Amino acid sequence: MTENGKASSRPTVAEHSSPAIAVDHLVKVYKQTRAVDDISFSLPRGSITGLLGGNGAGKTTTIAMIMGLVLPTSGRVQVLGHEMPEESAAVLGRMNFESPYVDMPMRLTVRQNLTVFGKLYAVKHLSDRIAKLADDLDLTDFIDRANGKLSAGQKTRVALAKALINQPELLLLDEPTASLDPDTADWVRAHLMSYRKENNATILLASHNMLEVERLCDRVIIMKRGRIEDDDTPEAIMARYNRTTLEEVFLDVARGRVNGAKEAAR
Ligand SMILES: Nc1ncnc2c1ncn2[C@@H]1O[C@H](COP(=O)(O)OP(=O)(O)OP(=O)(O)O)[C@@H](O)[C@H]1O
Repeated sequence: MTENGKASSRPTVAEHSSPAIAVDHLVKVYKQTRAVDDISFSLPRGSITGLLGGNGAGKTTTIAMIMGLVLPTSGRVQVLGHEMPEESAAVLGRMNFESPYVDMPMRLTVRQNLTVFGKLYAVKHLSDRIAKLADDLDLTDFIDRANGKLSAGQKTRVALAKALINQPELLLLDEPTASLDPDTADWVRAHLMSYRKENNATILLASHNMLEVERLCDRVIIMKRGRIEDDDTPEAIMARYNRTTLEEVFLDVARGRVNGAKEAAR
């Protein structure tokens, strides 16, 4: 347990110098579907990476394997220097996940939900941590309301508070600003950026919001049919496709215009 309330043991020196995530020739096959088809990447500590791709590209399966929830068919995943899923006990307390598509218990209030998750992570000074998150994420007005009685946007903010409860070193986000109005979405992005800066946290986010990825991420991995189509900074990718927005690049990739766009750029 660390002094700042993190539910984790102190990382060793070797572990600390390893990437936050290292994925090596990762494959996941479901009966006839190659959901993830031989992907490799390595994310340095403190980076924010966007995982892009159309429906069914393999983003969620990749994230689930990084969390140790889905077993790879072959290949390796290392998180914070530990093999997943074999050494997951060493890292699960130091990472967290948020998806607006995974509901928290509806009858519990926001405070009760955050208390349950905080206890699961053995967070020290839990009521202070919840008060800070409520303040940071503007939950105070509805902290004692049942989760099932919140708007979609309020639920998304609660889900983010749950994801930050253990002050994770690694944050995996699936559509972190889904259902938020543009003003609140912008505010959540600013919060994520300052969280990353203050904690040197690593963030991997799957998103369909290209503007969000352009604004937040220093690196973008584009997936299509389980494979990595491109992996670079947003600026380099846009330049390579001769496009001024990631949205246009996304459409090129989705519609198979990759070569055309690249050739047009020559
Ligand atoms: N449990 C499962 N059993 C069988 N097939 C699965 C399972 N989970 C995912 N798939 C298939 O694997 C492929 C990748 O799915 P995945 O959910 O990883 O995509 P995604 O990029 O997250 O898509 P979306 O943007 O729609 O959430 C899809 O063809 C999907 O149908």
